[in-house]
Amino acid sequence: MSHGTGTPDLTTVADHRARVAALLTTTPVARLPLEDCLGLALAEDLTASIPLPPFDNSAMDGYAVRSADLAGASPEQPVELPVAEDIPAGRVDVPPLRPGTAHRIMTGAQMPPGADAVIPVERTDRGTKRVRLFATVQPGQHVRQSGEDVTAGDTVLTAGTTLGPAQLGVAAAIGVAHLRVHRPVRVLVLSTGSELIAPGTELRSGQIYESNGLMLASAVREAGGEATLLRFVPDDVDAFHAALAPHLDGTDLLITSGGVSAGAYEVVKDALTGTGVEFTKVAMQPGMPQGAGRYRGGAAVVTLPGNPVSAMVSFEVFVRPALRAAAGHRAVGRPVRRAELAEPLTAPPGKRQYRRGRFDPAAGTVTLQGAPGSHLLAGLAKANCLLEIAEDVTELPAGSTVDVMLLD
Ligand SMILES: Nc1nc2c(c(=O)[nH]1)N[C@H]1C(S)=C(S)[C@@H](COP(=O)(O)OP(=O)(O)OC[C@H]3O[C@@H](n4cnc5c(N)ncnc54)[C@H](O)[C@@H]3O)O[C@H]1N2
Ligand code: MOO
Repeated sequence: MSHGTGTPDLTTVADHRARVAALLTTTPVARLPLEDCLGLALAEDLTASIPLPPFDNSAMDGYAVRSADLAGASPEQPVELPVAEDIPAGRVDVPPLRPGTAHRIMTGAQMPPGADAVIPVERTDRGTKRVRLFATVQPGQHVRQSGEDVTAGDTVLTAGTTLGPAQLGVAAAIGVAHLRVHRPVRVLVLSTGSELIAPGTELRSGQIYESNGLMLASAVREAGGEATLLRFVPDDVDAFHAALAPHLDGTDLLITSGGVSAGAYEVVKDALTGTGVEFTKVAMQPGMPQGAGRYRGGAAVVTLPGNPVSAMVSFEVFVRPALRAAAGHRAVGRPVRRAELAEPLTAPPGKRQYRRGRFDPAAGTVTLQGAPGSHLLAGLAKANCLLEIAEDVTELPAGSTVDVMLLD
């Protein structure tokens, strides 16, 4: 397929992205306890059945008073009142305040009927039987009104919201213990390659440490998915299928890295060709060799190139948006900003290039991190954004405006 890339036989980034997105369907809705909902997407609007605050309460440790009783109070001419009651937070039988008296009250405690203000303890002599009050207060001062934050019936969160700490906090505050959420996409991350060994073991000549598996599984988890990692799958087609088989049940998406280019030993390509997975070259750098489909009519499959930067960039461009959409998130894509390029760059014709950069939000500038090579992982590790350079752009002078995808 070729649509406006200017390079024949290459699939466009947009076409491949759509192909990957179409493989995943929205995950089922589950009712989960709040503590299991972090990072998931809310499946339906959440409506409050109580107001927040639920009752008028004190904003300060001090004394609940009738503001009129403190008229003219000053350090020189304090008003002295008997302290009738003590109201710690959580007291449920709060007696009314009679005129000419004060109730000692703590932050968050329910206001007594009849009181209209709180005088902070710092403006008093802190008395417990009688209290001397050194200042006046306005009606309503230091009182938090019921319903000021949320009224009963308000929609506090809408469907599609990603549940972070504050969203879970407000759900708990309105008394909700369970939420209806989309369950996470279940992803199997698989890496192959005879040269790969486990970090923490001794490296022999010609070997490299396996890094894509952990990196991609972490990217899945960070995007709100569930990841199972299967590493060191042998470079043998039968062994590949045998390794996969026990894990397929319950897998929504299989992500592989490596073994898909033009070499003599491309186990992923060899094993998956004819199973429903199609391989293609995308007009993109890094990330040219790609594959996608459905393994034997079941799990969705995305095969990413093995070069570590290619694998991560392809994940960002193709997989992450599809994962987030399938898990019901409204926020699917990374935020994109316009930034001023701090240095010149060149880019290959006919391919969309993704360079790694550091975006400085204060200055609005972006600095390149490392050269374009797709094996240069340390540059990616220093980056906080990807520069997206259009297919028809081959050079950009310093000072040009570019789009950057923010990664964190
Ligand atoms: N003759 C051609 N050669 C290559 C082409 C091509 O079109 N014609 N494409 C190049 C491009 S672009 C890429 S990208 C790579 C993709 O190759 P594979 O996806 O088949 O990946 P491998 O060959 O298995 O590995 C590439 C590279 O990445 C390292 N690797 C692989 N897996 C891991 C892992 N899990 N952890 C760490 N590093 C990994 C591997 O050792 C290789 O160095 O092909 C080009 N070649
Ligand atoms: O297109 Mo490959 O993914 O750079 O090295």
